[in-house]
Amino acid sequence: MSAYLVEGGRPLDGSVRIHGAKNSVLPILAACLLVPGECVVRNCPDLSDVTASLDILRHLGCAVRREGDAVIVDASAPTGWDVPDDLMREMRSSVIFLGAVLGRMGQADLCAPGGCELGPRPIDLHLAAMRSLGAVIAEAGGGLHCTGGLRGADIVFSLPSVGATENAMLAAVAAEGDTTITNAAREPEIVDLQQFLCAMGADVHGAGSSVITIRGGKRLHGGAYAVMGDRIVAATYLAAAASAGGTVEVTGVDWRHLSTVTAVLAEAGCTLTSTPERILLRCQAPLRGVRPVRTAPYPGFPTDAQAPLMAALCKGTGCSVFVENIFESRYRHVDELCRMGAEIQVEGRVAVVYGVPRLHAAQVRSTDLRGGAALVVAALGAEGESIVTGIHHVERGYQDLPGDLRLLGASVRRT
Ligand SMILES: CC(=O)N[C@H]1[C@@H](OP(=O)(O)OP(=O)(O)OC[C@H]2O[C@@H](n3ccc(=O)[nH]c3=O)[C@H](O)[C@@H]2O)O[C@H](CO)[C@@H](O)[C@@H]1O
Ligand SMILES: C=C(OP(=O)(O)O)C(=O)O
Repeated sequence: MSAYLVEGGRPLDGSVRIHGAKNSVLPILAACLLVPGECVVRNCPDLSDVTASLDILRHLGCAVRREGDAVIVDASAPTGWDVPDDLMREMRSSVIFLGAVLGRMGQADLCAPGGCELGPRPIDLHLAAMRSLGAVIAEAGGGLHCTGGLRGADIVFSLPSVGATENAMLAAVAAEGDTTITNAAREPEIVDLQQFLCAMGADVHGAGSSVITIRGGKRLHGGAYAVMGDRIVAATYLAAAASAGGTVEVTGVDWRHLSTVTAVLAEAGCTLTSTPERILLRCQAPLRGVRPVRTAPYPGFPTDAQAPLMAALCKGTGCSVFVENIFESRYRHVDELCRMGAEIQVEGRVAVVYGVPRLHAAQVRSTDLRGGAALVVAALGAEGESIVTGIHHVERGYQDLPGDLRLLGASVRRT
C-alpha cells in the first residue's frame, strides 16, 4: 500500500513552480477532440486524471503522445463515440467528453462519471444543456445514448456549474449557429478553456463573466496552447507553509485567482506579498482564528481549498468557522485531522475549528483529493512522523506532492 511519510515540525523555506491546472487541462484535452488537426497542450501536468483523459482520447481514435511537459493530440480522424464505463468512472471530468464527442461525432454513448465522493454530484444541468442544443438523450441501465445534429440555443443554468458550463461550451462550438450561456460559471479555468478554443479558431466570448456567447460551426485548426497554473495546488502549498511555519514562494500562478485564499491566510497572521506570477508567504507566529470562511462559486472562496486551509488553521489560537456551500459532504478529512489532535466540530455544512497549541503525528487515510492534501498539510505542522494512506486520491491532482514539498525543505517520502 503506497503512502506518504511526513516528518512534521520543521519550518518550510524555498520556492516552487506550480504545475498546470488539473481543472483546466481536463476540459482542454476533451476539447482537442473537436479539432481536426494537431493540438499541442503545454504545461500539461502528469496526473492520473490526465492519463485517464488520454486513454479516453486514444479509445476514441485519436493519436496521443507526450513530449516533456506537452501532450500532443491529433484528432484528425476519430473513430469512436463511446466511452467505456471503467474510463468514465475514473474521474469526474470524463463527463466533459459528452459535449465534445456529441459535437464531433454526432452521437455519444457513456455513463455517469466518477470522481471524488463529495455528496451527490448529479449531471442534470449537463444533460439539460445538451438537450437545449438539440440532443436527444436516452437513459437506460445507467447508460446514456445521445444523438443529435446540434444547433445554437439559449442555455440558462439554474446554478453556475463549472462542468456543465464547459460541456455546453464544447457542444456549442460544434453546433451550427449562435449560443448564449447565461449564469455560466466564472472560474478562471473556464477562461482558460475559452482561450484554448479561440486559439484553435473557435469564436467564444465572455468567459469569466456570467454570460458566454459562442458562434458555432466554425472550422477549427490545430495549434499550441499553454495551460494556466493550478491555483488549488498553489493554495495547498501556501497552507502547508502556514501550517509548518517558514517562508515559501509559489510561482507560475496568477495571484488574482487566489485572492480569497491569501486574504484568509493574511487574517490568520501570515505576511503575503503578491506580484502577478508569484506569491510569497511568511509565517512566523502561531496562526489566529479567522472570520467565517464560506465556500462559493468563483470569485468566492474555492471549495477545493477548504480542506487544506482548515488543516492549517487546526494549530493556533482562536476559533475558525467554515461553511461549505458547494458540496454536501466535503468534511471527510475532519475525523482524520482529529486523529492528529485537531479539535473540530461539524454540524451539517458548518465546521468549527478550535485552534490547539500542537498537533501530533498519526496514521491517517485520505478519502478524497483535497482531503488527502489537507492531511499532508496538517502532518507538516505536527510533531513526529505521520503516515498518510489513500494517496491515489491525492495523485489525481498533484503531480509530485512529496517532491515539491521537499523543494520547500519538508521531509516527505512516498513509499
Ligand atoms: C474537474 C473540475 O473542474 N472539477 C471542479 C468542478 O467540479 P464540477 O464541475 O463537478 O462542479 P460543479 O460546479 O458542476 O458543481 C457545483 C454544484 O452544482 C451541482 N450540480 C452540478 C452539475 C449538475 O448537473 N447538477 C448539479 O446540481 C453539484 O452537485 C454541486 O453542488 O467545480 C467544483 C466546484 O468549484 C470543484 O470542486 C471541482 O474541483
Ligand atoms: C473535486 C475535485 O475534482 P473533481 O471534480 O475532478 O472530482 C477537486 O479538484 O478538488
